[in-house]
Amino acid sequence: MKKLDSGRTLYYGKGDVMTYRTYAAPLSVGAIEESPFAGNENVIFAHNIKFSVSGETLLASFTEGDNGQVVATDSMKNFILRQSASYEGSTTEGLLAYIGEKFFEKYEHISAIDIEAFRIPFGQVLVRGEHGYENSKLVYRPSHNERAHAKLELIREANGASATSLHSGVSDLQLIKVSGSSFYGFIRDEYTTLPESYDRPLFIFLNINWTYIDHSDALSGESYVAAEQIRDIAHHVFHEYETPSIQYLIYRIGLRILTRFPRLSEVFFESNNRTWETVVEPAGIAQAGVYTEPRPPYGFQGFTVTREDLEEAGIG
Ligand SMILES: O=c1[nH]c(=O)c2[nH]c(=O)[nH]c2[nH]1
Repeated sequence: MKKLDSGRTLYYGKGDVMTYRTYAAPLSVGAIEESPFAGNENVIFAHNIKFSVSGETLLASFTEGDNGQVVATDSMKNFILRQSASYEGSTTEGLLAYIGEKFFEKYEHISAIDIEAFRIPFGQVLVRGEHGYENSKLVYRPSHNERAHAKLELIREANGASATSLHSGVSDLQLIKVSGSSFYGFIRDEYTTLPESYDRPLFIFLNINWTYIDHSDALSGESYVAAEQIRDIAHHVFHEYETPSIQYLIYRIGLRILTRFPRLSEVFFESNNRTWETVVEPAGIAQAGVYTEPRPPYGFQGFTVTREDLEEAGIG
């Protein structure tokens, strides 16, 4: 959130700038044991971008209706789209940094920029080739599963743009584990109606955000942590652990992420509990049951896992 020297918040910008860039540079990442993901050909490198600016010189546009220093948000949209064509890198974070730096170069009275993007994922389709089924390099389909996210806050400094904050993430990861999760031992008092559960079908929605110790590691190359790898770690940890709660599950996912990626300083989770409501209780493990959508309201958790946690857990 951008503030002027006076402490006043001031910003304006454009949201939902849908940017479908084709044939960006391919991304290649170092392998980890929980993920087969090795990179992305980036044939479709598409993002929904939100961009806003701040600066002392913009104050008069609010207080006096003087548009003399206003870059129209329509022009911002055009700027983002045009600059996306000349970006030579392969990551969402790199694209955001590129657009932000170019904007500072062009408009010298702008002193701060917030820029964020959700990647719009497109998956490959299988077609029959000479050696059996293979990925088409021409036909893609949008995916409605989780998507990568990044947010960068830049300020102008004497020698150029400086990143005051950079967060990378994966949003809207939705996972259901049909057996191997429990929830019991919580406070039972006059307000408690929830029965203890020793095996529940645990459905979670997850947003996972991570920060790098050194921002430059997020921009490209072998040091990059891909959202697909974080997703695959979450899959593995959920699969491996008998979880007594979502709280404990996200802590364990966080420890695993920081173990795999020493370049990250911390991981932040937002989770939702979307556990199905039981209609027909199964007779035992791996037996038929019937469930329906949970009734509102829903539960949620927020938690940061740091490298200190890793040391305390004796892993770091
Ligand atoms: O994993 C859970 N954590 C909770 O804190 C909670 N509370 C609740 O009603 N169900 C659950 N599940």
